[in-house]
Amino acid sequence: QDNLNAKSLESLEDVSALREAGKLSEAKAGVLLILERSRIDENSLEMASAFSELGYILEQQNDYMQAFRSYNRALDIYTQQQRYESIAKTLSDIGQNYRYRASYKQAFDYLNRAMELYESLGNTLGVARQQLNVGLVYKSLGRYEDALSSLTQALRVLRTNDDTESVSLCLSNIGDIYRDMGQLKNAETYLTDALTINKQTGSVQQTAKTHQKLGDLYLEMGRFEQARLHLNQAVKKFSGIDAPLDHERANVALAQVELAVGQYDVGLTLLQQALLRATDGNFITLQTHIHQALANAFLEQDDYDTALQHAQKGLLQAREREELATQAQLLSVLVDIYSAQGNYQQAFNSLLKKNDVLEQVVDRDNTLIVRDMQTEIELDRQAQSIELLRKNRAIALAEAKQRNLRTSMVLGGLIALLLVIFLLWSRYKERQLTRTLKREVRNRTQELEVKNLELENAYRTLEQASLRDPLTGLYNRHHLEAQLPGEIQRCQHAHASGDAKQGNHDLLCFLIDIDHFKDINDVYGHLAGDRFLVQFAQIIRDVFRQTDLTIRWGGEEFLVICRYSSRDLLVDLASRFSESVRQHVFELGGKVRCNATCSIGFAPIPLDKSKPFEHNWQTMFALVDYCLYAAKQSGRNAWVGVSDVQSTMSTATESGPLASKFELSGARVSTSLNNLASIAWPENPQTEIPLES
Ligand SMILES: Nc1nc2c(ncn2[C@@H]2O[C@H](COP(=O)(O)OP(=O)(O)OP(=O)(O)O)[C@@H](O)[C@H]2O)c(=O)[nH]1
Repeated sequence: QDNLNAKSLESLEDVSALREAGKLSEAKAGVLLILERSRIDENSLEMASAFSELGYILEQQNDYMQAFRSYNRALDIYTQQQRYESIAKTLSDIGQNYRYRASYKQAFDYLNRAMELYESLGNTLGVARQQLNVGLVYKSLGRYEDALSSLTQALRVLRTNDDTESVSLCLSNIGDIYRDMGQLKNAETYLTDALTINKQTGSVQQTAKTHQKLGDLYLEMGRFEQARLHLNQAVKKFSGIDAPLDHERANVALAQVELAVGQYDVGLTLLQQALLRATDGNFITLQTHIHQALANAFLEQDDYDTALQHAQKGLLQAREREELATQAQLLSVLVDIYSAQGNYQQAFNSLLKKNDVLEQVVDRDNTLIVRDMQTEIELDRQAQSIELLRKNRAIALAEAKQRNLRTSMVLGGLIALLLVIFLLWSRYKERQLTRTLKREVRNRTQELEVKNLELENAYRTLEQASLRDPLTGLYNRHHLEAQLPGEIQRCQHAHASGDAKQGNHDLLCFLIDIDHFKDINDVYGHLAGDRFLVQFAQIIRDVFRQTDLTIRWGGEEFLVICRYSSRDLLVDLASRFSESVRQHVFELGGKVRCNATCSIGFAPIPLDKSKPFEHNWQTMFALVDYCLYAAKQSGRNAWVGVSDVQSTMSTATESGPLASKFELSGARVSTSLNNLASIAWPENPQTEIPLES
């Protein structure tokens, strides 16, 4: 018999699967076939199970009376067969059926009987499910504290037994209660949780119901777009499973959304059509609900009489079913209508009645209890959410691990490839860089060589320019400064070492000054003076050797240092030069010509061959300058000089002023003047010291 039952249940399971999927007509056809077969087979247990299943299907189609009959048939069979588990289950089914039909007293009776039976059988899950059902009845009656108490107890057991479907039912009803209590945010959380579980279990009816509840909630929260979204889902799902009452409920809620967004005509029409269908289908609770909605809508439209009719009808129905919460809501509507009409006495009466009802719903102590319970429920809800999250996370982790492994392998390969490419690329770049660098270095070297050459040339030009007098082309004082110290040292050492005895180791120093040059400038102009100077310089070049240092010392003053010479030539050179100047006809331009003379002072270096280091350059130059000064003072066109100094010998040619002014003893003075006495020695020597030496 067990085998037979298992076999027949298998096919009944197919039927419940169809029902779960919302295919109610197919399920109904299937169950009727099974009923027929079990009747023929006289398989009463299968028949009882089939009656139960038929009850569920009919209920989902909102045909509660037929469902009620079907459950009772099943109950009869189970009682005969003494199948206690099944009896308890069927008592529970009938209890719920009464609840759907708003017969709450009977509902309590049956549910309590079911609970007692489950308790005696030790079936805790069965007990918990009855607590859930009892909670739902309390909720319908507006006894929220009792409802929450039952639902909390149920939720705990259902959760430990993994009865997800009942858990979601619990959560969504707790959500409902919060909504009725005005805690809309809490309600949203519970209903959203319930919807998540519904979607996991795949129950079309439960999913549709939760969508409906969320739609109602969002409507109340004023979030009309979300409300419309959920309600449309609910309508779609309910129409799919052929559940006219639920379908109608969703339609009513959608109509309320239209009203809320100001589409009164559409909303009112939808509500009135729904009221007709609810009356036809004898859906009493829905009728009350629609009356309430219509009363509110007409009140909005200022059609107070019609609003009043609907509110009163609704209130009557709610009173018949002893639905306190609905009564309170309808009394509220009545207060609003009477107030709008100006019928304040009636409004006040309605308000008193409403307060009466509310007092029955919740008293102060109960509020405290409710608050405690809220905390407990919150804990349960969170535990449930955490469990859900944990499961989801475990799945996500496993998937992520697999993904990571694949990604790591691909990444590893990619990195290796990139590394090789990078190595090759950097090698190529390095070579390219070396080549570029070499080329660059070569170019730079060439550039530098050219620059060096240019610099060298520029330097040479500059050197020439800085060492030469631009007008006459003779050297200037800078050249003398560079050359003279070396020359003096060389000849001093030559004399000191005795090399000079072989001859030509003297330096001959001539300081030459043009006589009355100023007059030429004054008479013929400065340009003519320049031409004169150029020609005078040429005479210097002609008379002296190329290797001699020929310096333009000042404006019309010239210094000549003859190197590798002998002092014996001093007089000869001085007179030769004076003569050359005298002989020269100077061309001053524009056929202007003139003759000129010059004055010369001279001396040898060193002055005294036996004491070559005795006199420094400053002394020697001062001496030459003094001689030139003397020549000038003696009437110009003359030369005066010291041709030798022999301090060891006293000589007749020694001149007095030189001995005293320059502390020279044994100086031999020469002059172009008639005799030494003709020399007009200046009082004081000029003080110009030309060089540090
Ligand atoms: N044309 C020209 N004149 C120059 C240049 N350098 C100096 N002088 C002039 O040379 C003249 C030198 O005059 P002074 O120092 O009085 O000498 P001096 O006229 O020769 O008279 P004594 O030397 O006393 O015979 C000045 O008039 C200068 O302006 C030059 O480069 N070109």
